[in-house]
Amino acid sequence: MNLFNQEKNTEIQEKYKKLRSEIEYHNNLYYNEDKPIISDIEYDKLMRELKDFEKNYPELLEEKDNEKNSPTQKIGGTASEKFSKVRHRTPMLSLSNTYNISEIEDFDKRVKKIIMSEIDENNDENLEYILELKLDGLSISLIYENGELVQAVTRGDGQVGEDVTENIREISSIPKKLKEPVSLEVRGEIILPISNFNRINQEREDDGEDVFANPRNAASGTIRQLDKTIVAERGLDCYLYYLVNAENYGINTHLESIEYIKNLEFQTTGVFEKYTDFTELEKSIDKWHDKRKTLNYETDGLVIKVNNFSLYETLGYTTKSPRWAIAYKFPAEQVKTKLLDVTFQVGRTGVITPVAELEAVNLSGSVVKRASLHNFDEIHRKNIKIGDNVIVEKAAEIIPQVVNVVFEDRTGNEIEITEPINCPVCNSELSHEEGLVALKCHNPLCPEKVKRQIAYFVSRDAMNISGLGDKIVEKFIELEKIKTVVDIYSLKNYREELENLEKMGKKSVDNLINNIEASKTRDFSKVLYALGIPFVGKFNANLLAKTFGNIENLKNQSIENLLAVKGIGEKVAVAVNTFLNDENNWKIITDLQNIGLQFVIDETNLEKIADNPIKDKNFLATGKLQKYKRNDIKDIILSKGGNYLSAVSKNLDFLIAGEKAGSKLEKAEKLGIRVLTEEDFEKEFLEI
Ligand SMILES: NC(=O)c1ccc[n+]([C@@H]2O[C@H](COP(=O)([O-])OP(=O)(O)OC[C@H]3O[C@@H](n4cnc5c(N)ncnc54)[C@H](O)[C@@H]3O)[C@@H](O)[C@H]2O)c1
Ligand SMILES: [Zn+2]
Repeated sequence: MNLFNQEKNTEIQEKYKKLRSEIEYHNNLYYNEDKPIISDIEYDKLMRELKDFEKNYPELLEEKDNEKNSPTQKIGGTASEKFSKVRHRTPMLSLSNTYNISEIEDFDKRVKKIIMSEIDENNDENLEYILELKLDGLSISLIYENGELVQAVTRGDGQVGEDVTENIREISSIPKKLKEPVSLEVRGEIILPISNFNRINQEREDDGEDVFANPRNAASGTIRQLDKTIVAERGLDCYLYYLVNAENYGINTHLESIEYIKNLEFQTTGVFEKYTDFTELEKSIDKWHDKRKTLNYETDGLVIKVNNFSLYETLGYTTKSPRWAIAYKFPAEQVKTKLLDVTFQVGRTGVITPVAELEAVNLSGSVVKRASLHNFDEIHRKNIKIGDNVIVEKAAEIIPQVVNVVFEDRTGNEIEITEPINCPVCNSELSHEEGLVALKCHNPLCPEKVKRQIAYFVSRDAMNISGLGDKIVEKFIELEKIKTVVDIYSLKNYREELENLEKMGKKSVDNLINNIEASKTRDFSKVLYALGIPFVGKFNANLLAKTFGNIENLKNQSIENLLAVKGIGEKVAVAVNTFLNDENNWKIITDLQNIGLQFVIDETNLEKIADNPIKDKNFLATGKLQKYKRNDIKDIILSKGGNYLSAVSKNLDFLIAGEKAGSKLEKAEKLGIRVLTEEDFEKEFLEI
């Protein structure tokens, strides 16, 4: 081999390695961390490049190690250590996919060619395709024994997945017991409905937490975490589309297998269209480009499956996917437009978010003029400059994103985006909080912060003051009658100004003032939440209020003490400590205290915590409860200083068992743990 070839060889090797590690990096972010940073389309492009590479230089794949480990040969992520691992009895495969209709036609041709021997040459009537929705969630396998749900396992790497049974039980549409005592394995997709996704992201934004990139990552992140009450709270759902070894139930086609699982009351999308004519099938693909936008769940494409099981064996499998199916992925709707400017938005906690101001453009049926750029890291990573032509993408309900810059269009006149020095609203100097990437406005009187804080303060889960909309707040900030959240309690002195506001009659002014007064009786935990301490959502506010009893006590806790509270992590502990020890915040708190808001937990409640038999005991509820929702019972126990465990172990003191309690009850009995009915629990622990 001459020198030139050798050099070229190493160059190819290097390129190949680099591409592989880039894909592996994104795989980890996507599958294991549920936090992708590139779009699926960008990812699929990289994957396509790697496949081409391996096709053009097959010697790259010949090395034994490469063959096994290349991302082109592997499925999904790795099963997390957090859950017990389960080996799938039948591997959970992926699907080969394409964005290209002509490759869908190639699939049809290939199928026909392979099965030619099976069916009469001039008569492919036997060949039926089923077109169905490709749900964008995470795949799950549900195992039933004698009609009882016994195990739910994620796909993992296709061979070994994670046991997430306990979390799955919180999804109400998944039957826990079938109407017939059959044993079967059925597969489908866990999804987060779009409406819930929007609600959760709004809440996360309000709480200063990172928002989920899309419903798939939110669903996957939710199932793969340990607190199952969160699963119930977020409202995950599940649609099934595959019965494993359906032939064993005397079923001959995919469509019949769907009918069979539907009859067992499994939820399906209901979209399983049968075609013998491929042109008709393509027409339907066209139709679904738009029709999918009416669904309350994300679909990232359509799946085309051969209907007749008798052909599956002949068609066979690759290491990653069956040859009897293919996924057609919807192209994300993208357009090119110009980045006119970057403005800066001030959030409730003062965080500055750069926003792309775009030349107005039509995208997925709506006019897009702005897109979030998230933060400066993102701007630098994508190398975005003002004046650039950029590609903007919008997937279903998701907020428009700047995908990338069209570098070929650069003229050299583009302008670097620099971090602002002053707050765009109040002009005070901005700075980075220690250890955080976010740039912040620290002025407690910044009108934009105050406006957002008030919106949060009055929201339903906080002080629940209805009638105080943004318009009124803005107006009063402008009149300098509102400077901080405290001033809303003086609005009663400005009846005339209020009545003069657009659409505000005497009656609505009365209502508003009554609502404001009524908020003075809201619980300490609600007040604590309403203060808007970063990372302190409803749950943490409740926990902190119950644990520390009053605001002074909470303020005086060291970070270590806060961390000692089960459920409070580092980020929260630091935020609470910093927030309460800030002079300006503390002034607002004392003012609110003087006005009469509740900064002490209800005394009668506190006494109960001090000497009630629940305190420090470990509980768990299982089975179908009659009087309480699972979450309510958990709340009662936590509010009385007890602990709520997630599984039966010898640490458990009491298991509250409802109807049809299954394996947990068995285990508890084996371990000699006391089992209570709901009534026992009430008598022994509540009626004292
Ligand atoms: N953005 C990123 O960084 C990143 C990283 C890794 C993967 N990804 C995305 O994930 C894809 C690869 O993931 P994958 O291997 O899970 O493949 P996939 O999600 O493209 O397709 C296979 C999966 O589709 C699901 N599915 C949904 N509806 C179905 C139906 N009706 N019938 C059968 N299956 C159905 C199943 O869960 C199956 O496992 C990539 O193409 C890319 O889009 C993105
Ligand atoms: Zn400001």
